[in-house]
Amino acid sequence: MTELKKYKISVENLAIGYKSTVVAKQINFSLESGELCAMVGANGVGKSTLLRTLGNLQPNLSGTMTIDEKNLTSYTSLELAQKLSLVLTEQPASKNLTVEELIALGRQPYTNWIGTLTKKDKSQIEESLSTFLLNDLRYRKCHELSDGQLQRVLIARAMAQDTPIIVLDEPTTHLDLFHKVQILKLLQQLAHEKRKTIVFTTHEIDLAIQLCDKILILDGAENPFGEPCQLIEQKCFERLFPSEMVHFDAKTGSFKIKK
Ligand SMILES: Nc1ncnc2c1ncn2[C@@H]1O[C@H](COP(=O)(O)OP(=O)(O)OP(=O)(O)O)[C@@H](O)[C@H]1O
Repeated sequence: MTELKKYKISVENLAIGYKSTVVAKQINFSLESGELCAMVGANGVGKSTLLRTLGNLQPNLSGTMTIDEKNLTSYTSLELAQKLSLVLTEQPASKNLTVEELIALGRQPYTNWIGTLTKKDKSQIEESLSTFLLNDLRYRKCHELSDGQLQRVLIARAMAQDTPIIVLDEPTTHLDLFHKVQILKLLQQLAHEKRKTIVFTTHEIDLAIQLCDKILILDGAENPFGEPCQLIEQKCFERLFPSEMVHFDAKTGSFKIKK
């Protein structure tokens, strides 16, 4: 008898958008614990809208989304905050806090109403600081950090929140190649070593192909999902951009400019 796979998060026939405007439809994917997944696609195709829908910040138009086989919309806010953490690009309100204070905020779903930190909260904060190489920056104000350092702090806060699922909107924007790779490798480590399910949007398709276990391609039509090598074999990346400008080189797993 074959055992049914237990998916951490599963999305079936999902349509997303705003009121009467459908931004994307027929979105299907399922992820297990320990998987790192990128969502890629052209500007405006609906990546951020999908992340906001998964974070329950906006309603879906149709279809189902489940976490641990329970409908995502039937979780209370507190229950969802213990299942899924969301890392969005712009979070200026918290920039006056120190690195340590901002990471401590990740413990909010577990602390009492005055926010007293227990031994477990403190050890989770310490672990997040050291995993994301932030020990030397712990007393620095967040507005004094570089983009790459701030991005590490925001992900460390999600790690402190200690949810099985972490969802991030473009965690590598504004970063140089070294820091893009550093962030993605830290996410990969978090997924593989701590068995987190991590989903992020990105325009770095070549890096995602090298580092991710799964990729969802939002192409405005079939939205293929699978392992990077399967998607390359099925020529799914070729359809992503107009072919007169760029073409996908399956040998190197990257896009080349048409001369
Ligand atoms: N609040 C909103 N109300 C109505 N339409 C919106 C709203 N926010 C975004 N949109 C539209 O939804 C579509 C998808 O936008 P979204 O930001 O999800 O795309 P994206 O794939 O993340 O793009 P990018 O790669 O440029 O970040 C766009 O056409 C956008 O104009």
